[in-house]
Amino acid sequence: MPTAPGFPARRAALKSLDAVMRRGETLEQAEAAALKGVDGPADRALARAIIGESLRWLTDLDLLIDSATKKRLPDDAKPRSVLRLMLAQALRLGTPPHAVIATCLPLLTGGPRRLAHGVFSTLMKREVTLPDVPTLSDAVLTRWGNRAETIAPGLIDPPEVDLALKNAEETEARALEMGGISLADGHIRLPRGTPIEKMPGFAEGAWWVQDLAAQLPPRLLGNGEGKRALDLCAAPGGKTLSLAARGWNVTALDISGKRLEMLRENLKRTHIEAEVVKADALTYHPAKQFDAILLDAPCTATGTCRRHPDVLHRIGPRAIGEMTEIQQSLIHQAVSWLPSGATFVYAVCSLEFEEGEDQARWIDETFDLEPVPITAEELPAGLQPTKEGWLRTHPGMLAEAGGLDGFFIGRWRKL
Ligand SMILES: C[S@@+](CC[C@H](N)C(=O)[O-])C[C@H]1O[C@@H](n2cnc3c(N)ncnc32)[C@H](O)[C@@H]1O
Repeated sequence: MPTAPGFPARRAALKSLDAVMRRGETLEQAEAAALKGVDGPADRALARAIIGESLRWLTDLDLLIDSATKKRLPDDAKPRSVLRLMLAQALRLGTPPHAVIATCLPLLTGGPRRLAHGVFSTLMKREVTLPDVPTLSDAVLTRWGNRAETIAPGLIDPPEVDLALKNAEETEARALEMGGISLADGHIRLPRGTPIEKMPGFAEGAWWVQDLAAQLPPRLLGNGEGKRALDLCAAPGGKTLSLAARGWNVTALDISGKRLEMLRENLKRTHIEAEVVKADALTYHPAKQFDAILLDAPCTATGTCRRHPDVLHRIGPRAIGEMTEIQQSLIHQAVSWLPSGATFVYAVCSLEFEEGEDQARWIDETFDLEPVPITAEELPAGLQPTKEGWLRTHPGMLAEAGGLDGFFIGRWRKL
């Protein structure tokens, strides 16, 4: 077994890429398993960077590989996977070609090793480069339509780090203290790679990490003033924290014990209180009535493609179809629990029309709910609601400030 420094990081990157591309695992699951054999934070960060860049630029890396092979390598061929990792390092991470060869070719043996060596050397001699913006796969281009062209530049690099403040009045002072920028009250953006746990306010629980887009659904319920909100599908709890910090008396419900553990830890660190319920929303019967229900529904999460570029390759019509069915069952439940006059917010971190706009139209047609249009005044500067009064965000928006995740949000009131 090769022991060259840096080899374990490459082996872990290959394992992760395989788990995502061949077994359809999420990047999170794949990395958790693959990184077990990698010691030290620097090597783990390197493995993550290699896999992230490979997935973000996969279509372009494959085009380069295909331009240098006589017979097209099958999508799941090991030499293709290794070449993707090699090119991502040389063309995105600035790793010198000799270091790439020394650490990656040992991932292969025999003929495949010679083949990968030949293809990589040919491409390096040609001094190939990547385009300015990652090319999206045909499947994604078809699904995202007109949006794709503006989303793609948002995928060039991983995103910066967004914080949500417990006390919005501290925004200016904390942004100054941490050297960040603020795009909304209670929001701070820090450069990528900031050592979060060392930032002032972390230990005392003055803020939590949450993308700007994910901060918006709870904001659209306004201030709670002690009223009751059900955060349906709540874990790991970013929106529970936001709601409670805005004065809502929150019940946070989720089916996943493991994710609820994270929610409990988040409540503890931030000294925020909420009732925590572990239950399947599809069979749950609430014992009390709520003034508002926020359904941050399970979804394909394609809106998080900057952080989780695996979704660009893993998600297809089947996953989207399965999710839309689950979302409709959850919406049915949530709406059945709403008393007259209560507010309902439906949110998904998905860029798919089926999980967002189409679901909102279905809600309009199916339930005794009146739309409560989202207004520009409620949103961070630079964001606009759609003509229907929904909010659609994607990574190409607020581009000069570093973009934001893709979310769809709609709001209604029970008649
Ligand atoms: C998009 S995530 C929620 C993120 C969370 N709102 C936050 O801001 O941190 C969707 C959640 O739905 C939960 N979930 C999926 N099916 C569920 C069900 N039938 N009942 C309750 N929770 C469910 C998952 O465990 C997952 O935590």
